[in-house]
Amino acid sequence: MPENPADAARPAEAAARPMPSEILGLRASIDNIDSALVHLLAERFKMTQRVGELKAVGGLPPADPTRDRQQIDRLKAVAQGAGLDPEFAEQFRNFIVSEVIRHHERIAAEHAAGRRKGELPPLDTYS
Ligand SMILES: C=C(O[C@@H]1C=C(C(=O)O)C=C[C@H]1O)C(=O)O
Repeated sequence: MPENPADAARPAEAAARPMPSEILGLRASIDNIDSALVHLLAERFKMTQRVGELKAVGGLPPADPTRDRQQIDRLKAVAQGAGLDPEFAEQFRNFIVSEVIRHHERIAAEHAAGRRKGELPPLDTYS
């Protein structure tokens, strides 16, 4: 079994061909963008974690359909202007938010079970 499953489908002569330097340059930028996306997502999850704690303490439900609708409408317009498929933008947003809701439900359950203190820990976005 090859280390990379994609190699299995690639003919040997294609694998031996040198990679054009432009592709290597593009891949370096793709890697930079992927790193930035991971950092941005990590910061976003820190913010949503805090919202989840505040909601649990305040007795608010994890999901907020009004906010969902506003976010989807706004992001689809942003995607349209940026040349990104708006349906993809909506699905990507939904993928992230479904994970956020899962976190919020867990935080609320822990809070209800008394496994979390009533007081909120200080927000530290750089921890
Ligand atoms: C973070 C919140 O909770 C949920 C998650 C959202 C998000 O990840 O952006 C948006 C709305 C809510 O469904 C919020 O209400 O702001």
